[in-house]
This record gives sequence, structure tokens and C-alpha cells, in this order.
Amino acid sequence: MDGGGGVEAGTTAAWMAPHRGMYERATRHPFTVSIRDGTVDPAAFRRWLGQDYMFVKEFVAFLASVLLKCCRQSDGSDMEIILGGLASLSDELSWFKKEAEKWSVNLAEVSPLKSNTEYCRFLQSFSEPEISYAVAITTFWIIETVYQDSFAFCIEEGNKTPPELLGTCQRWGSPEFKQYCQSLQRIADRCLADAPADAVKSAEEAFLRVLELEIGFWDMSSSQS
Ligand SMILES: Cc1ncc(CO)c(N)n1
Repeated sequence: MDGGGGVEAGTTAAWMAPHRGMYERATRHPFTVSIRDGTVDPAAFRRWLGQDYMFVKEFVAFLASVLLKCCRQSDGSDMEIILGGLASLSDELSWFKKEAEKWSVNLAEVSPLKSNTEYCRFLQSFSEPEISYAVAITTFWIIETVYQDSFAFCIEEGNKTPPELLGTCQRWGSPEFKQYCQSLQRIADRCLADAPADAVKSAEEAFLRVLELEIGFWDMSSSQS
């Protein structure tokens, strides 16, 4: 507490200063910047779409593990937010199927590329009960926030985003999605404030790992690495 009843900057905000460079590489990546510039390669967008559909299916399982930790390790007051997030992934999977049809991407034929497989393996590691709720919710927050920040930039003033990509950008770039990310951040900060130092350290490592994996995911989408 800051003692004055004002808003105290939390742990997650404090990480932004030392890790600003990595954060910007993840949220102002040449791939998403090319969407905003209107110069995006349609083949790269189609590759991203197919790969992200696979990612989101794995993300459902990840979120289920976060929800389980929430039920087991917290007083349960965060349950509704996480459950809401999980429910909206159902809608998201339908959106991917519709979008894939629009772009003639055959989802049944997509197989995961290396960076996606690596990211999915990281998500799977959270099913271990040893990983604390504080670390898991922090990871969940930064995964969503990278997309929120990246796609919000594509619909900010001055964008030349092609009209057929606006729906994608609005999905993650909307003010509602930003509010959702901010509620996740508040939960993460509250958990981290109560967590032992080693858990805070693990959460910061997971934060950085997500930034690295997100950069790898965008690189993969742009150039099939
Ligand atoms: C790779 C990746 N990161 C974050 C999100 C946000 O849900 C997503 N759909 N895909």
C-alpha cells in the first residue's frame, strides 16, 4: 500500500522498465506493424491464422489449468474472470473457423511449426500442480496483453490496416479486451504482492519467456522459421 489511498504501481508494471526492449519487440513486431502499414503479406497472414488456431486450442487447456489453480489456491474471487475468459475462447475457435474459410485456409491440413510447438510445450508445463497460481495468472495476463497491445496499435489513429483485417485487429485490440487484460493484471499484481520472493522471480522469468515465445511466433508467421 502507498498509505495515501492512491494507486500503487504493481509488480507487473515495474517489470516494464527493465524489459521495455523485449516488450516492444513483441508488441511492435514487423509482422503486426505490416498489418498496420497495409503491407502485410497475405501468405504470412494465412500462416499466422492456421498456426494461431492450433495455439488457441492448446490455450484452452492452459486456461483450464489456470482455472484449476485458481479454485485450489485462491479464495475463488477471480474465478468468474477466468471462467469468462475460458468461455470466450469457445467463440474464438468459431471465429477462427469462419476466418479460415474466408482466407481459404484448410485448418484440417495445418500442422504446427517449430515456434508454435515450442510455445505449446511451454503452455503444457502449467498443468504441473507445482506451478503456483501467481505464476500461472501472471503468464496468462502477459500472453493476452501482447495480443491486445499489438492489435490495438493496428487500429490506432493513422493506421492503413486493410479492411479485411480490421475484424482480426478488433478482436484483440478493442477497449473491452483491454479492460479484460487490465483485470487480469490486477489479479496478477494482487497475487504477486502476497507471493514469496522465489515465486515472484519465477513469474518474472515466465513473463520474459512469453515475450520471447511471442516474438518467435510472429517471426514464424512472417517467414516460416
Ligand atoms: C500466440 C498467441 N498469443 C496470444 C494470444 C492471445 O489469446 C493468441 N491467440 N496467440
